[in-house]
Amino acid sequence: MDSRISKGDKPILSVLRGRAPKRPPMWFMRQAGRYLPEYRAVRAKHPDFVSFCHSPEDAAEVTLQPIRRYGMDAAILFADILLIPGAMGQEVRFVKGEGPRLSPLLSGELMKSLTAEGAAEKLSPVYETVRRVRAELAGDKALIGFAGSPWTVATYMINGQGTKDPSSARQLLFREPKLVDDLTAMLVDATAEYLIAQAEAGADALKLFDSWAGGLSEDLFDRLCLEPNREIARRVRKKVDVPILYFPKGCGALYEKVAKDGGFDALALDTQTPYAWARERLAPHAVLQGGLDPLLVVQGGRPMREAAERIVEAYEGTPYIFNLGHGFVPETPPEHVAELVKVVRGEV
Ligand SMILES: Cc1c2[nH]c(c1CCC(=O)O)Cc1[nH]c(c(CCC(=O)O)c1C)Cc1[nH]c(c(CCC(=O)O)c1C)Cc1[nH]c(c(C)c1CCC(=O)O)C2
Repeated sequence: MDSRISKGDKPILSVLRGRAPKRPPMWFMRQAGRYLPEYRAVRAKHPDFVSFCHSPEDAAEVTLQPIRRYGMDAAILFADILLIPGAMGQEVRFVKGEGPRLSPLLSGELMKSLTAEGAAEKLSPVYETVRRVRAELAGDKALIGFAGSPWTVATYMINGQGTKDPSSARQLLFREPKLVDDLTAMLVDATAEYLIAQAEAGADALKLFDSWAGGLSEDLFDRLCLEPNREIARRVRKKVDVPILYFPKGCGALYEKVAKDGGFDALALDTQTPYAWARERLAPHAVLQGGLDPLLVVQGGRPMREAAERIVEAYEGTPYIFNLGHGFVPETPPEHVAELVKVVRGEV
């Protein structure tokens, strides 16, 4: 069955197939999250963030909340990139106000306790969330499934928590390259299966988040980011017909190589990527998405409106999906999001 025929009337899917409407369709990274009071109310029922992600009823509810409030063109599945290490056998916790904590993976010994086999099956509650969201979502809205990219997930697995600079993962890579390559291979296996299962449950598009793709030399970027993600995309495409977006945040000039590689249907852009450069060098090769500084939405008002309008104008006539350069932060006033949606639609 060609799912692209039955799902043909979703504006985001039509852009992902290469059409350029007059105003871009939109969704936002972290559109389901702490800036919304209705999210915080559901979140309060779950002392543990991981079990929240494994609760289909509540996860589906928070996935749908931003669509009900603002009517953007896509929902993003409520889950987390760190569910995969948990399913592979690593302990993952989220500490309130601090973020994720994992038992750091600093030796081959610890690697032995991990396995990709059966990891995707352990995440069956996530597929149930996808089914529930798809059943409730209007026919013109897309549901975006996602996973973390192997290198980004590996940085958390190795370091045991988030950092401003994932240097411990790079150090481990130089000290024990085989260990990092083996971990990457394991993550490719688990992630490809996980994304296939999301698509089979009803996700219309899939996104790979590579939040730590920046700061790598070109050869390391190829080995840790481009190759493994391309391999995931290849495996997914063999099984399901859904567009795949890749977000190699902070990769600078290497965006051009990723776009020309052709392994992905769309590329998500960070805040620093120049619009004119992206339009000239990337748009001929891939559909583009993103770019607005999420902190401008904290500010709101004229600076936000002008920046959003500039982006819409910059990509006019090319297949482009409006989004941020990174996710909404918890301080974002919900009414600024409402105004941003109107600006992108050309209503203010
Ligand atoms: C690196 C990363 C993670 N998770 C994710 C990334 C890649 C994108 C990025 O760079 O932000 C991706 C992610 N995390 C979440 C989603 C789904 C919902 C959405 O985007 O709207 C998605 C797509 C929910 C979440 N994931 C998390 C929250 C907040 C947790 C809470 O409600 O207490 C949400 C809504 C927690 C999380 N999850 C992660 C961290 C570092 C943290 C703590 C920092 C923080 O709290 O923002 C790992």
